[in-house]
Amino acid sequence: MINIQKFLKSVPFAWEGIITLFKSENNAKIHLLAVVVVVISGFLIGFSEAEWLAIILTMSGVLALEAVNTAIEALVDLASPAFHPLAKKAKDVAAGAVLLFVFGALVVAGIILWNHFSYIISSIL
Ligand SMILES: Nc1ncnc2c1ncn2[C@@H]1O[C@H](COP(=O)(O)OP(=O)(O)OP(=O)(O)O)[C@@H](O)[C@H]1O
Repeated sequence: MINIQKFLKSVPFAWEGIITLFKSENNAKIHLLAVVVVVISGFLIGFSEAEWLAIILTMSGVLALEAVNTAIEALVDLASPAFHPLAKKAKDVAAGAVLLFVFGALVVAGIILWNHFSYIISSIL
């Protein structure tokens, strides 16, 4: 049986997690700034519907992975405050997951921006 009340009760906690992420994590602030810049560029350049879909999916993916990485960091710090090779592995691999997705997001944004700028340049020349 689906419990809607339980779901609705969990939403404020999830929102609290999002606020904590952007208040405490420097990388999350940088990613949020990048999202704001891309969204403003999108309105100025005039992204197509398909481009917005790709951008929204990749940007939300980066932010969501950053949130998972922050949660893993907190758990590792709780479980292993002292140095441990497995703690290092967990933190480094979680950070690597964010980096992998950021590379993908940069390629997506690069292709979209290149298409628009090459069109603008070719229409000027
Ligand atoms: N308990 C630990 N045991 C082993 N290595 C650790 C441990 N804590 C951190 N490290 C290593 O140091 C690196 C940096 O960790 P640190 O905690 O300073 O920053 P972070 O976890 O990346 O998070 P933050 O965003 O808060 O800076 C990790 O990626 C990992 O390689």
